[in-house]
Amino acid sequence: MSLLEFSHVSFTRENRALVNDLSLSIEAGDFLSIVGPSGSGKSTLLRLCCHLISPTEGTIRFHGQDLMRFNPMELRKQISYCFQMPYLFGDTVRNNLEYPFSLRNKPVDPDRLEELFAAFQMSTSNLEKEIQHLSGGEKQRIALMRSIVFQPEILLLDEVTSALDVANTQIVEKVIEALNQAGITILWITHNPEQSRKYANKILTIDTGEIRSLEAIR
Ligand SMILES: Nc1ncnc2c1ncn2[C@@H]1O[C@H](COP(=O)(O)OP(=O)(O)OP(=O)(O)O)[C@@H](O)[C@H]1O
Repeated sequence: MSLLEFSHVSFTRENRALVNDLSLSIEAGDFLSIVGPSGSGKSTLLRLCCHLISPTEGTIRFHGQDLMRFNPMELRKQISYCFQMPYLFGDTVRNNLEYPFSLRNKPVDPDRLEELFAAFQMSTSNLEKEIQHLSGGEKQRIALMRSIVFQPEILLLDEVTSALDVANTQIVEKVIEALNQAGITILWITHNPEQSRKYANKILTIDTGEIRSLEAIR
């Protein structure tokens, strides 16, 4: 059984199919790069994967069960989505990174937070920084940290290095590679051709909401 299975999935808005009759199997441990022109439906596909939106036709199965039947809050603990435009709330970085603990009724684990900052080669002094004072690149990394405080089964990444310099892009790529090596399934939208081939085992190319190719490269 595939981990995530799209079967003839369409998502239509205003008489336009943003995703059109898409069938795709994602296996546990896959690292799938998703590429395609702007507006081709890549983010729409990721939104469907974590039930931010529902298919207008077709079915999506997660562990063989209809994804639409999962409790959305529970689902998003297992399938974590890191947005293209990082959305941070509250006043500080700490508010954001402590949120996943409160969501699970767990005490904050300072060691886990330290581990995350170490992985991203950032100082823990950033915890007290106000959101409004963060750079675009800092926001991207904090949003990514928040989505992996507790490791999800599937991590959905939407151009998560677009605001980063070369050095920080490499750091983030290494973090993501390590997550995949630890067994997390990754779906990563990227516009960078080199990045799309570096770590992925499969490359999905979509255009006008349809699959153009699915290439196994490892
Ligand atoms: N809820 C919606 N209602 C109507 N149109 C939408 C909606 N969501 C997305 N679109 C449109 O659907 C198309 C696909 O959008 P999507 O964000 O999935 O593309 P993308 O491939 O991720 O693009 P980019 O690479 O520029 O981020 C775009 O033309 C977008 O304007």
